Amino acid sequence: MPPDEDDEFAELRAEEGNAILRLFLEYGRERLLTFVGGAVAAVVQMLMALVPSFVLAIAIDSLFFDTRAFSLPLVPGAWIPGNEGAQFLLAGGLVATSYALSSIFSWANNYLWNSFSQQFQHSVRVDTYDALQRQGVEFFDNRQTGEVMSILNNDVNQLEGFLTNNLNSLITIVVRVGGMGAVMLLINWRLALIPVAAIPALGYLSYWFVETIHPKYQEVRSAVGKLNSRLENNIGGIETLKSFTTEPFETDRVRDSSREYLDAQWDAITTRIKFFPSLQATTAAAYVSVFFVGGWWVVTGTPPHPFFSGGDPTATLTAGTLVLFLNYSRRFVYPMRQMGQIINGYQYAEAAGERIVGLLDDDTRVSAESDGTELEEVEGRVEFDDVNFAYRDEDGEAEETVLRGISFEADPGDYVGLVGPTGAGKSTTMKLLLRFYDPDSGTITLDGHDLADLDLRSLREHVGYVSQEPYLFYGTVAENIAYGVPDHDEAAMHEAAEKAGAHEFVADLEDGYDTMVGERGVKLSGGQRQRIALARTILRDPDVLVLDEATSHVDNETEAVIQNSLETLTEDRTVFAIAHRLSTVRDADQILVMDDGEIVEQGTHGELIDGDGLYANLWHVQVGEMEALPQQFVERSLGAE
Ligand SMILES: Nc1ncnc2c1ncn2[C@@H]1O[C@H](COP(=O)(O)OP(=O)(O)OP(=O)(O)O)[C@@H](O)[C@H]1O
Repeated sequence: MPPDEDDEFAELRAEEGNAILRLFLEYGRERLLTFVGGAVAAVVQMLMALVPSFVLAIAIDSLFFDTRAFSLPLVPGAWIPGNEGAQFLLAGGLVATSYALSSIFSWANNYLWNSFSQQFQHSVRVDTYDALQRQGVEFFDNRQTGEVMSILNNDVNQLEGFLTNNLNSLITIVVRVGGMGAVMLLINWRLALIPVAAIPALGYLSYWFVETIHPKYQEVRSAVGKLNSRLENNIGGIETLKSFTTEPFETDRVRDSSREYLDAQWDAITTRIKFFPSLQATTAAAYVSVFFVGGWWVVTGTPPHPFFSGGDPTATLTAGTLVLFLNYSRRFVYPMRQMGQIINGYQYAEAAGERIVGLLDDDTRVSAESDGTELEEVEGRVEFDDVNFAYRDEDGEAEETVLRGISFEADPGDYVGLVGPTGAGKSTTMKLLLRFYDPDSGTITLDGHDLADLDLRSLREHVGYVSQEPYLFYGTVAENIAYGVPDHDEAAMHEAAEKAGAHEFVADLEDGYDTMVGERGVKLSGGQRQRIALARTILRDPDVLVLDEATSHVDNETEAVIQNSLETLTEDRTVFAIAHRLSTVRDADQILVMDDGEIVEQGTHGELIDGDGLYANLWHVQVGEMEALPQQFVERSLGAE
């Protein structure tokens, strides 16, 4: 059964098979002793569990019915006491000891294996996370957060589950079922054929069950997923929902999703409740057959068919042996019903392991990160030369070209503005400068070094980026500003906050810099978040600073404060500012006007106004000089909406 036909991470799967074994060898080697200790404990525990029935059979025959002398396998005859009372106590003592040992070894097995698999899981998870975060930005562009999280959660847990539960069940089956089968075969192999024949039947039944229930469980999972995302969407959008008075509509949609879930669950339940009775019926059939054949034999002194005595008319069966056979055959059910789960668990764990190994082995990013030249002193000269770029879809195919023939130069210390209609490619151009993506053709250089030749970490240490929707981490304001600069001093942090126009409002917060910002900064306004993000980048003191509409949410007054500090900020670094509010870039040394993936105009504010092109028209819109706009521009703007 292919366990993951719709595997979103197909391309991550390892080339070679046996992923579990590889991970096991890589991460389990140093804890191999713990693992082997756990396995030995499991074997001893299972063997101990076989003893009571065995001793009971001997006690019945020799103490209760006197049909044979009291003897124990592996115990020298000289050690066996002579009188029945002492023999009875010895038998009872053996049963008690085997139960006690079984409990102790069961504890040891659980302790050792859980400790092994938890440590294993921990190391695999941390390494997988590390490999995951080194993936390129496009990896995350094409996947939902939930999908990515599923590697770290489900896949890693799947492996752990397999190691702790399935492998344990496998040992149980092999030792317990194998042990019981072997004991019975040794005592009376002909009679043993009846219960032993039930083993493959039970195994097959169990496998059939897992095969049948698996797709049904997948449907349940998908129905749960849909129901959850419906609920999540509705609760998240509760204000929109209420303002549109769509409550009845949404209740209907939730009802439909919930009904789908109910149907899927019911389908799985009806299959499940058929399984256990059929398993029990198979075991019961073996049990009843042994009872009839063995019982007949014990009661009448001859078997119901000469086959069971091997044609020997004097062959007898003792009551104790019959009890042992009955006891053992009843106990096949429990371990055997896990057979299917083990196979299923293995398939899942192998698929999960392949994804993890695929991710760990994907060294394309690693070489890109660590092979390049380290930057020392950066002046901040940036040059784009005929750069073309298209985003990739999830199959790695190029989508529509979004940047065409982008060429420009920025001198150290320049303040460069990027303006243009929405979707023109401004953010994309800057993301290439951070090497979130590589251009399809053309080159981008920093101080004359091709970005592709630079060490990625070193590049990003020198190029600061404040995005349109800055992300704040759960923590305090101070932690967020100092993010990535662990050895900052307090004064430097306050200074950065002041330059970003954040100091005043932070000081007014209840706990000042120690105020918690809430998850993703939800407890702050959009403008406040932007200012903290700006302060964070200023504190890093990068040589090249990219502001992607970094002040779009702040009020005019704060923007003036930021503009003021930008003047000092831009003195000794190259700054790129993407702006819709053109006043932000009015004083720029150079303004790049982008439209539909191309630079259509380039110059200072004055030059561009004189040029009377796109920039001049955008400017007229912003200062309210609508009458100055050419008809063509108005028609285009209307058409774009
Ligand atoms: N991750 C992505 N995957 C695919 N296409 C993208 C991605 N990001 C942006 N695009 C597309 O690339 C084009 C340029 O987008 P970009 O964000 O660079 O424009 P922009 O000029 O910064 O726009 P805005 O002013 O609205 O922020 C758009 O058509 C957009 O749909």
